[in-house]
Amino acid sequence: MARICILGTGAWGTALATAFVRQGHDVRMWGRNAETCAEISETHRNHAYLGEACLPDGLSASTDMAGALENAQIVLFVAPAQSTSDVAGLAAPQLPGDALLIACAKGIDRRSGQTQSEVIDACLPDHVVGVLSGPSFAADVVRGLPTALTLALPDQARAQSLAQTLSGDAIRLYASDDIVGVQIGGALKNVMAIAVGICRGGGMGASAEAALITRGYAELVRLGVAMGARAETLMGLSGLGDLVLTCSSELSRNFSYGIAVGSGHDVTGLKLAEGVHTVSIANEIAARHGISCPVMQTADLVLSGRMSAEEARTALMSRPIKAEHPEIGQ
Ligand SMILES: NC(=O)C1=CN([C@@H]2O[C@H](COP(=O)(O)OP(=O)(O)OC[C@H]3O[C@@H](n4cnc5c(N)ncnc54)[C@H](OP(=O)(O)O)[C@@H]3O)[C@@H](O)[C@H]2O)C=CC1
Ligand SMILES: O=C(CO)COP(=O)(O)O
Repeated sequence: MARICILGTGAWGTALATAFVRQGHDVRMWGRNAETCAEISETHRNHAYLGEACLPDGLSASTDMAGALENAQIVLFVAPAQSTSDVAGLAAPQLPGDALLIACAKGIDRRSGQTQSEVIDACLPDHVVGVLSGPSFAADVVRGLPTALTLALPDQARAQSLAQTLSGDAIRLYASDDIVGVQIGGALKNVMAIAVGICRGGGMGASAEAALITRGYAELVRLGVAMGARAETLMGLSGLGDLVLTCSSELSRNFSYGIAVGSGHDVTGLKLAEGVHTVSIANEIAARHGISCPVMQTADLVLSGRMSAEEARTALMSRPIKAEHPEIGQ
C-alpha cells in the first residue's frame, strides 16, 4: 500500500484518487475549493466535474495542504497545466523530503515553455519527478473501466516497480524512462484534437479527419523528437494512443472545443481545453527548432481570431501536393 497525495479535485484528480482507493492505497486529496472538498468527503460525489459518479467511501479531500501532504510517499500534480507552478510553490514548504512527485497535467507552461516535469523540478529541485500520461478519460476510470497509461521516471527499474504497485483494474501502467516523450504526446494531442474538432464541426467527413490526424501525428513526432523525445515513445500510449482517443471521442473536452469553434458555437463556459493554452507556446517552440507544424499553426490562427474556421478547413486540406513521406510528415 502506498501513501498518495493528489493535488487537484477536478475530474482527473478525483478519478485517479478513486482508482487508487479502490486498489487499497491510502489516498488524500487537496483542493482549493472547500465546497468540492466537503462534497467528496461527505457525499462521495464531485458533481461539478464527474456528475452522478459514485466515489469510494474511503476518499477524503481537504483544503489543508499540509495535512494532505503529511507522510505522503507519492504526490500527484493534477491541477491544470498552467497552474502547476503555483501549486508546486504552495506545496514546497510542506512536502515530505523523500516524496516522489508525478506530473499528471497535459500541457506546456506558456510563460516558460517548460514541460510539466520541468515546471515542478524548477520549484522542487530536491525531489525525483516523474510523469503519468496516456489515453484515459476520467469518466471511464471512475466507472472502473480499463485504461492503459505510461508512467515515466528517470530510472526505468523504479518506474517498473512503481507501475506494478499502482496498477489495478481501472488503471494499468506501463513503465518508461522517457520523461520528455511521455509529456509531449499528452500536451500536443490536445492541440491536434482541437484542429480535428474544427473539421468535424464543419462536416468535412471522416476521411478528412483521418488525414488530419495522420498529419497531426507527424507534426507531433517531428516537434517531440526535436524537443528530446524518443520517436518510439510517441508511437505508444502517451502519443499515438492518446491522439487517437482525443481526436475521436466527444468525451474529449479539446475535441468538443474544436467542434464548437468549427460549427460557430459560443465557447464561453466550456470545460477545460488544455490545447487552447498550449497552442501558442507549442508553435513558438516549433519555430525555435525550425520545425514545420501547419496543423498547429492553423489551430493557433483560428483560436486567436486571425483566421475563420472555414478558412482553416480550406487551408488544412489544400497543402501542396508532394510525395508522401509519413516518417517525416510530408
Ligand atoms: N479529465 C480527464 O479525463 C483527464 C485530464 N488530464 C489532465 O489533468 C489535468 C487536470 O484536468 P482535470 O482534472 O480534468 O480538470 P478539471 O477542469 O476537471 O479540474 C481542474 C481542477 O483544478 C483546480 N484548479 C484550477 N486552477 C487551479 C489553481 N490555480 N490552483 C489549484 N487548483 C486549481 C480546479 O479547482 P476549482 O474547482 O476550484 O476551479 C479543479 O479542481 C489537465 O492537464 C488534463 O489535461 C489527464 C488525463 C485525463
Ligand atoms: O487527456 C485526456 C484523455 O487522455 C482527456 O482529454 P480532454 O482533456 O480533451 O478531455
